[in-house]
Amino acid sequence: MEQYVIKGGNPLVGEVEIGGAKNAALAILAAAIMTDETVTIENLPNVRDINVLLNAIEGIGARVERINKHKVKINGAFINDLSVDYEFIKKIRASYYLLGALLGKYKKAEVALPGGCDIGSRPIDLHIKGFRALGAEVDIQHGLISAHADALNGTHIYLDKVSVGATINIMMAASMAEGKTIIENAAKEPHVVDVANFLNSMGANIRGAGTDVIRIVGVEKLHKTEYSIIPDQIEAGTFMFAAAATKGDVTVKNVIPKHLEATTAKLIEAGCEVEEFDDAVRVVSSKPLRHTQVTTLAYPGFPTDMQPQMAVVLGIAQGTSTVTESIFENRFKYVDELTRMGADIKVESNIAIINGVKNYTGARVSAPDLRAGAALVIAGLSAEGITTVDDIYFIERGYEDFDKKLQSLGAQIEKVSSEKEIQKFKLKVS
Ligand SMILES: CC(=O)N[C@H]1[C@@H](OP(=O)(O)OP(=O)(O)OC[C@H]2O[C@@H](n3ccc(=O)[nH]c3=O)[C@H](O)[C@@H]2O)O[C@H](CO)[C@@H](O)[C@@H]1O
Ligand SMILES: C=C(OP(=O)(O)O)C(=O)O
Repeated sequence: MEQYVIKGGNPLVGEVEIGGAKNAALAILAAAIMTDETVTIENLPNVRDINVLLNAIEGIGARVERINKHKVKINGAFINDLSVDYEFIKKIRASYYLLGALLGKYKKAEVALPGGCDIGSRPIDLHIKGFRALGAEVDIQHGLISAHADALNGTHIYLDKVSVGATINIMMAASMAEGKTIIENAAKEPHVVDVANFLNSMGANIRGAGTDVIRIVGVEKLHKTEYSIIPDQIEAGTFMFAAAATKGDVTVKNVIPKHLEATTAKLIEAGCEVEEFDDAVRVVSSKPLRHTQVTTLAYPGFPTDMQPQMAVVLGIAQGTSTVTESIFENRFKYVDELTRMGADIKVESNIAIINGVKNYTGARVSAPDLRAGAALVIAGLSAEGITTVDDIYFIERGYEDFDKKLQSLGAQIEKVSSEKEIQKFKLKVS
């Protein structure tokens, strides 16, 4: 089993390139099978979730040609199976997008209930409500969601809760329904907009993505396109927090600064300087970090996928901070691990009360999920001594070359797979 071993204490300095957004790419890959023509997708992140989904897409008969690490061609004309197996997708959440894509195109789909990180109960009732409102019959039996319809008909759907997944899934199915669909209380995340732009480039008619009312006029057919995925705001934010925690000076390149506004605002409150350029942001952390309050919210609020990374920064800020998690009830699993590194954090219901300590001390910790794992790496980079992070396969779900990118900023981090390699690393850095 692979681990990261880290010698903390080096400020991160330099420039880092951000890849394509995992959570946009997953939906876009699923939507790509909605045409029988060839779709080319660029700026694809080379991470585990993407490769799992590409295998699932190949598994139902679509042709997938990997042009290079970040570019793929997909042709959905050869799909011969409308049932997506549990084996392919048990590890990823976004498998549910195949439901909307197949239902829209073929009016029939069967997909195993999705996996993904264990960060809360993660129901999919709103997706199902949307498909039913479009006229589909939806059943869950033996771990499979089956949906079918003679025809999908445009309708008015109000989402009781803001949901990224439900918004995108309904948008995909409605793109090939008859007539007009209106989604109210839609999610406004940048990846919702990216998926709408992608579908529109295939001939769909979607207006209003990025606001809370999305209007879709169904079309009979979608066509080929070439599309480049937006930069990953969560990967970008993770490097921004790593700069903050290590007292560094990092320019994060290939980003859309507007998508990072909530992160930027909180870093400034915590005492960092953040400079914005057209497609880059620079974070300088030269003053003592200060306490602040953070609440996770749907976009444009502070993203839940950045909550653990922010908490790690506040764990070494002066004073008492609070972090309120309002999206997923089980996203504080990193707290026990961070406590082993010297943090002083108490969780009461959905609020973490963080009393800043002077610094973390290296320890052996385990990544409980993707973002919590990245946060523990940040803690290790700022800590005194050696930290080993176990279960890094979670981190590899969503970060491409995380260790190499950090090394390029001066971090002492290595991926190892044995005790012997850990000892070798310790000798090297001592
Ligand atoms: C693959 C992907 O893109 N994952 C992201 C997506 O997850 P995901 O799409 O699963 O998250 P949602 O936006 O749907 O969830 C938001 C909230 O709505 C609730 N809910 C959701 C659907 C539903 O049918 N019923 C319901 O009650 C959820 O439990 C949660 O409390 O958005 C989350 C919120 O930004 C991110 O943390 C995840 O990284
Ligand atoms: C929680 C995440 O992913 P998923 O929804 O796929 O579990 C994430 O990207 O932070």
